[in-house]
Amino acid sequence: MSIATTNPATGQVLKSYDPMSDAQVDAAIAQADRAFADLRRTTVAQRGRWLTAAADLLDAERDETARLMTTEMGKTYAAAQAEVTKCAAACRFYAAHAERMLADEPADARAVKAARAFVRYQPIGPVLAVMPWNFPLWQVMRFAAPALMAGNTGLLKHASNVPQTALYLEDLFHRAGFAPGCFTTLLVGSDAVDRILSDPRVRAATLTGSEGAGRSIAQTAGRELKKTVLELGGSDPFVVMPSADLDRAAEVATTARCQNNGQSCIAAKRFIVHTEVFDAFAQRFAANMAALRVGDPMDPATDVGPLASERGRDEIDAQVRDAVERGATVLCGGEKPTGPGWFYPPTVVTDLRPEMRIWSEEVFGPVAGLFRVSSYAEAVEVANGTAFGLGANAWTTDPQEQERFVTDLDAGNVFVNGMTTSFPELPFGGVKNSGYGRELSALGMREFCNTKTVWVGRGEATAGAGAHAE
Ligand SMILES: O=CCCC(=O)O
Repeated sequence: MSIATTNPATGQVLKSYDPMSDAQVDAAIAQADRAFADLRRTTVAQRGRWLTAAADLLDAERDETARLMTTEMGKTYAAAQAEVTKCAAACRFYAAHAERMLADEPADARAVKAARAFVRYQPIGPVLAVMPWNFPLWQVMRFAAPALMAGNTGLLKHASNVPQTALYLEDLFHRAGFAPGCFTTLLVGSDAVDRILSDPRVRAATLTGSEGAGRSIAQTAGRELKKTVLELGGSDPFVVMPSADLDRAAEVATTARCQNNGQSCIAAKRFIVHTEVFDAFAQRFAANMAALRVGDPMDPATDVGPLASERGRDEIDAQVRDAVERGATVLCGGEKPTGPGWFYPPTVVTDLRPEMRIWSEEVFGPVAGLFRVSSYAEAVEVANGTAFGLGANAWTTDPQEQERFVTDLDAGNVFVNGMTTSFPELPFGGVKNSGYGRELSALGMREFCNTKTVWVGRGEATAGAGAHAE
């Protein structure tokens, strides 16, 4: 795939870039390594001031940055503005809390026969971030903000269709005060990733992307013995039980499926509804989906913009056609429009069977699969009957049932009476083929830290676990 900005609303190529040469990449890695040696010696407070400056820039530049993202990948302008604001909030969150997250953690010295014992969190070096186009700013920021606060440097290999957003990010951190090399965008194709991750100066990698990309990174990282955090696909269930508030569930289901034009790893994709309320929910949900306005993502009246690529649209069209050919019923949508741009209407399909692709594959567009179940046990079985385990939603007002769903749903994130969302305050990540490791919160920051055990014997005069430069 060439490195280019192509407007998904028109199909027009607006700007393209030559990939960086191996020599340019090597120079960037060397600079990231040198910058790490300096950054780790700065104080958390200093890094917090730079990250706060990045947040201020994001707020000040919200509208132009949002326009850039909409032009590169088609999300609605309103959604893009919200994404910029969320990134600024994440920067402020880590600027405010990193000191506490990175503070030495005292342990029971007496139990380990020490004068002093504690855990110290220290940065590990340049980290490679391989990031997707669907939240072009946020996916990067949720890695970059904690990584930079911890004293690591970042090397970004962004998706090839969002090069201008990728370059904006490098420029943003630089203008905020981080020295050159602290955060670098590498304009390269995915064929360069193996070589970059094999470089001994690159200490770890984080990837948000497809299962295939995750396996490939994990293979290289395994060979090189490097830490990885992987956030891969999802086929999130959205279970509706008889006690649920159906109007609210149908409203949130519509947002959960069509947010970001249906292209979110944590979008609800499989709607698993108890037979007692199936017809009532299906009618409300299909009506809401059909009422969404599809069109120009810059138009404030638009709910759903184009898909990011022609290939992506062809894929969901093929998944829907496969289901229909095998007997599925379309409640709304289901027809690929003609005309310029990669639009696809919000679609609901039901009467699904295991042999249909939609049953087991991730559907990365505004297409909802509706499943009928007749008991709690069957709901959980269908919800967990996927290779993925990123998010899961359960709608019920019965407190005991809520508790059972929390325990039984096999996912990294369970949301009861709400849709899966990421917050800087909460860990985010998956189980099964959705990946491993956690982003966000203190856990996300510590994924790329050396969790150093410190044991100090009685042979010397010692101070308690205390402040340190990193
Ligand atoms: O695509 C997955 C990430 C979505 C989010 O963090 O809100």
